[in-house]
Amino acid sequence: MRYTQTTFSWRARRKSFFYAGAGIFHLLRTEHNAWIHLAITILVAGASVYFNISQIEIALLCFAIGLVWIAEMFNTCVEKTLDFITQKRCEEIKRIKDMAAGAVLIASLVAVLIGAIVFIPKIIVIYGS
Ligand SMILES: Nc1ncnc2c1ncn2[C@@H]1O[C@H](COP(=O)(O)OP(=O)(O)OP(=O)(O)O)[C@@H](O)[C@H]1O
Repeated sequence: MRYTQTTFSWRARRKSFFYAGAGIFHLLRTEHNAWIHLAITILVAGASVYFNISQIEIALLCFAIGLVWIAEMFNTCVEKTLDFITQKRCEEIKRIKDMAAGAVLIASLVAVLIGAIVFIPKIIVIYGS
């Protein structure tokens, strides 16, 4: 079976989107961390409506949320690839997995910082007095 295609085809492009969607759906179905990201994403969307935030703030939050989702997906891919290659415990695999998890942590910290910059002033204005 051939996996590479030389001629452009809309059908093949549409299928690629479907495969990507299936990948996201699989992550949502199987990864507990993704459930937490989804809950926080819904919470942030709700807070954005409630506090009536500006367009630039929406853009910043979309960037932050997207960053966390992308980091989580790549982290899961790294973990699953390594587990597929070997189930053996080894120090090098631990280092690689911990670095990939570190990328999620960095993305999450950036997202928390952006969320704090956007929402804390609004919370103070509404509930501070
Ligand atoms: N094959 C392995 N060899 C050595 N260390 C491993 C291996 N697999 C996982 N580890 C390490 O064991 C610790 C726990 O890993 P594990 O994947 O169970 O937890 P986790 O990072 O919380 O994963 P999850 O995202 O699935 O909740 C991590 O430090 C990880 O790097």
